[in-house]
Amino acid sequence: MTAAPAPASATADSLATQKTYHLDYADWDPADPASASSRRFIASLQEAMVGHGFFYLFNSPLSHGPRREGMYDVVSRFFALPLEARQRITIDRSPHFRGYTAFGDETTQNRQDLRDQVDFGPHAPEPLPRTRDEIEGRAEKTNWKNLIGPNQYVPDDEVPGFERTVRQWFHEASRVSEGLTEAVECALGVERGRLGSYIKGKDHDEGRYQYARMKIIRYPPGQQVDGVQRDAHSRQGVGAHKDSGWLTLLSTSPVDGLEVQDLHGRWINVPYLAGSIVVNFGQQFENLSHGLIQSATHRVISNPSSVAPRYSVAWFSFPALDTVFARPLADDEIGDDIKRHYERLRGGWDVVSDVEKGDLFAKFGEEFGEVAWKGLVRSHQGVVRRWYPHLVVQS
Ligand SMILES: O=C(O)CCC(=O)C(=O)O
Ligand SMILES: [Fe+2]
Repeated sequence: MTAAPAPASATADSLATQKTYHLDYADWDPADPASASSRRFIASLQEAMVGHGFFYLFNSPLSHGPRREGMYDVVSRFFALPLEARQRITIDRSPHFRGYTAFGDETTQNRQDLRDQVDFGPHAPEPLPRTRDEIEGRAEKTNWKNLIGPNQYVPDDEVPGFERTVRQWFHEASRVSEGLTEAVECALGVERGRLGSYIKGKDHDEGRYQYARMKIIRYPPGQQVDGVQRDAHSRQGVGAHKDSGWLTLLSTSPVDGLEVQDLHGRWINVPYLAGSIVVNFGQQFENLSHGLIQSATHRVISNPSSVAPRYSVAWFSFPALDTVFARPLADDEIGDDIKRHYERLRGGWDVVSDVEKGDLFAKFGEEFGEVAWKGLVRSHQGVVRRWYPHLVVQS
């Protein structure tokens, strides 16, 4: 592979002005993929898949209306709570990596992220029963079973509707992710259900290992946040990364900061557009499709002198934890249509990215839970020290 050719012109530096990346979810009808509007949706999706791998989705149930307003009401009330109340649901209390991470406690590419957030997973009232060897860390290959367990919520008298709003968002987002996965199957030209089976998992009747994560996030302005001095030389809200999973559905407040790397490695803005969410492909799509589908490198710039905090709600679907990718999609499983898009846009050269290729690819033949586990262990060393001291990395 050679390097990318020089861009034809200094194109717009914002995804908002690139209409190819504006998709209308109302166009997509999984029951009638051959209709004119479904075909229009699939054609745009194909462009986004082989292009930036990042697109605006209008008219999804998360894009606008009372659900979005209710969520941002909960988000702003939660982050307005005193630190002590937020800390009552600290992620360090949860062996399942669920809960609040304070400002500056998370890292990306070994650098502090200037944000605070709450992590959630699928609702599960109880942790999974595990064997003694699993609990004591001798059964290394099943560490990922620890990812299943209860969430932590603040009570309704502190933030009215906190748990209900998060659970409803989770439910709607799962449906959108399933609908989009069906659209990706059409866009790739693979058999219906071929990719959906990965998110259902082997144990699909019970759905015990189906998996997704959600975060409510704040990027606060100011030199001091919750008594923590901000690194004056850093603007890293979250550092350059590719999401590790399947599909990310990202809702943001109107404050700027999100950026995506285009195919030539230039950073472009992804401002909030009313009535939309942003969707991007996780690394497992890139993995399965041999790089045909682009998992976009993105980051958030945090501005210390911004007048308002930036909020976002990120929902990440994953293959089920017990999913095993036997092999990448074979060339003859993939349709000609998407290959033509690929040749035209990217044929013969490598995408430029600040993230190492294959950073969090699931290994073929291994359960997906292994990768999900690795990603969380890397970001949340506080949880590892408290619950899994035998895994602490000595530096
Ligand atoms: O907050 C955002 O807008 C993006 C967050 C993000 O990319 C992530 O947490 O993976
Ligand atoms: Fe991300």
